[in-house]
Amino acid sequence: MFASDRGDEPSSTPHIVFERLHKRYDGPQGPIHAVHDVSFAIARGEVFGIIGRSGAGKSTLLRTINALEVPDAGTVTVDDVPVAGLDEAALVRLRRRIGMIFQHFNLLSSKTVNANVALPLRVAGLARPAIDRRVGELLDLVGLSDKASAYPSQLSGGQKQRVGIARALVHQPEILLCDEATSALDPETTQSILALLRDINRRLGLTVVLITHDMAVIREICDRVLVLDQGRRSEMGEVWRIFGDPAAEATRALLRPLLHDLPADLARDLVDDLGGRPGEAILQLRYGGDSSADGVALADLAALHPQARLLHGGLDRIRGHSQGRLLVAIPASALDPVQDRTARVADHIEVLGYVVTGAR
Ligand SMILES: Nc1ncnc2c1ncn2[C@@H]1O[C@H](COP(=O)(O)OP(=O)(O)OP(=O)(O)O)[C@@H](O)[C@H]1O
Repeated sequence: MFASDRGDEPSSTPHIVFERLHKRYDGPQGPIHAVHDVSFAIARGEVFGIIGRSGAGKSTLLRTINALEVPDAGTVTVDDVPVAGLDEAALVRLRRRIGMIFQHFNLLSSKTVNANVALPLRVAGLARPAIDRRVGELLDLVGLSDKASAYPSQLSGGQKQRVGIARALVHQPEILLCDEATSALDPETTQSILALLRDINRRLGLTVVLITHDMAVIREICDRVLVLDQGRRSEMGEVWRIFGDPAAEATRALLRPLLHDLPADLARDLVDDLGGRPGEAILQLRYGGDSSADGVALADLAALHPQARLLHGGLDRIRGHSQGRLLVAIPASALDPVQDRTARVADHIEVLGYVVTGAR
């Protein structure tokens, strides 16, 4: 498979292009290469995720887009315009085209919702009626019209982030940067904020770039994802492909919570060889999303063996592709005749080991 088969080229016009980007900090123990020779492009209108372990360089990379960080080498271009070298006035114009939301919302506690959203418009010198109209539209968009006079302390986390989103959109930006925007929220509120971001992305055609530690957020909302490992580009592509078949160890480590690995009690009982005792073979069936777009036929699973038992696992559906893994037990004596039937059952099948009958 060629790298580009995994969707590492943007499918439409590039909006943001990083070329051989490098950012170094001077730490007490010497230089830290926070971003190391990273090149890629984000397409106009896509929702793009950046993931990596803590310290991998995600924030640094994200913040080069609006010049909150200045790279030491390489370039970032937005709409073919290099961000470096813009004069003060051009930088202000660029930043108005790029909204940003944060984990801790960054709202002014002494100002009402209305005033928080209005502030960037005031700074830009808009007249009062135009400000009122725009703030009204935005609070409507994020579903907070009834909270215009409330103060941040009177709002839930999800509502605060909605104010953050409204404020980020005041200048009708083309790009929205999300820095751990849902990390302080509970799962249900996270879902509602993600739905709002998706809605905004579709309705306004915004390019959304987000960094998060939460792989479920990437699975839920992103079209493509870049994996950073110690500042370097590790792998990149469409989310369903990368999540369905992670190639890099860094990606596998990040995805572990979603991977339905062997549960501890099963792992404890697993042996390499039954040594003539009766028992079961434990098969791992993996689905990468390519061949199982419509899910997994139960008849195919049953064809493995009439007594096949589904033990553990699950399938996710990402952008219309079913991917995941299932652990199945079949009588060990049936393993050989089964081998030639496995090809159509899963993209990849593996015998993890055996369990002696009565061991569990
Ligand atoms: N201003 C700074 N001065 C010195 N070192 C820095 C600075 N900012 C970041 N770093 C270092 O650069 C590396 C990348 O940091 P960055 O914040 O970009 O990573 P991250 O992937 O966003 O991490 P996290 O997920 O923990 O937020 C880290 O080793 C960090 O300690």
